Amino acid sequence: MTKKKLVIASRESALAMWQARYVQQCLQMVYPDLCVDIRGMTTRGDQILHQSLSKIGGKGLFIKELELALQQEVADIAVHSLKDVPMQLPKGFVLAAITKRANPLDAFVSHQYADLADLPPAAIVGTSSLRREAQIRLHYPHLQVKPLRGNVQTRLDKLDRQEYAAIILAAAGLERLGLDGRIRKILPAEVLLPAVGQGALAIEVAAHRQDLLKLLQPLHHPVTAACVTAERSMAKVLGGSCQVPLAAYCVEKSGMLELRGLVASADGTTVLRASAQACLEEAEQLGLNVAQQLTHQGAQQLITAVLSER
Ligand SMILES: NCc1[nH]cc(CCC(=O)O)c1CC(=O)O
Repeated sequence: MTKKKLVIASRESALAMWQARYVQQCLQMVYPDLCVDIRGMTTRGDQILHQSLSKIGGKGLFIKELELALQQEVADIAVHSLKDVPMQLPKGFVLAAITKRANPLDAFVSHQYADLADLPPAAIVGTSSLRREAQIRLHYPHLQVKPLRGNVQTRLDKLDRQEYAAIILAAAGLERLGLDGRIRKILPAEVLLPAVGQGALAIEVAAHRQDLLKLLQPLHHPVTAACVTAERSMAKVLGGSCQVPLAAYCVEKSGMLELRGLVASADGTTVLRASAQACLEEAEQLGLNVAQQLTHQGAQQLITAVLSER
């Protein structure tokens, strides 16, 4: 009898490959007889590095090629950073499993300085995320924010070439790549509310592959799934994408979910915040609730204004 085989589609960046290997190892732990291969592929998002992501069309760019591989059955599953997965998946695809969340927070990385608060006036902070930019400008209006794109190592190289006094990266990405030694400070959610889904991995399959849902079940982490469901349902209502400064962070505490949401203007002068609690079973509703509060504060107008400026 031939061994059963499963193919993982992954982007080729070091972080994506680490994540694919992580899922490969988890699967092999649960199914020692399963043969799991990784198929690396380049996406349009990886190729276009000179323009800001929010201008070239956002998140979908990083996952389209992988979805094509699933559709053509060149691969069985695709592993993504959940943060890079659009709120609305294209028809015919589902997220079959969400893995246990790693560090969801952002990290401050700098040679000279230990914290955002230590940066002198006009110091240059690198990030291309509107969410990070707006919150930095809110708390530290004396700093300059300059675009910074590329994979994690490229961004660190640019910091090392002294193009920036500091940069902000997701803690999870640095930790996965063994680069946590570069973290000077984990930025608390009060200063920098993280991105929807940050720190969690999503395993995507073609919707007709029902067989895979059961296979992937052991990798699914229900508490993480409830948290990110709340975050994603909030973002979906608000039309969230990386084109608008939007943040959402949900934690579970003694069986209850607590969701905090934020929508801002790019310059950080207007920041709307809302929060609510619900039980795990009502994650979706919790997201709607927080989205509704933000809408009442004028989130839609803010988002429309941000989008029309671009
Ligand atoms: N935008 C790219 C991206 N997508 C996921 C991560 C980090 C890992 C994660 O959030 O799970 C990163 C790098 C970063 O933002 O620093």
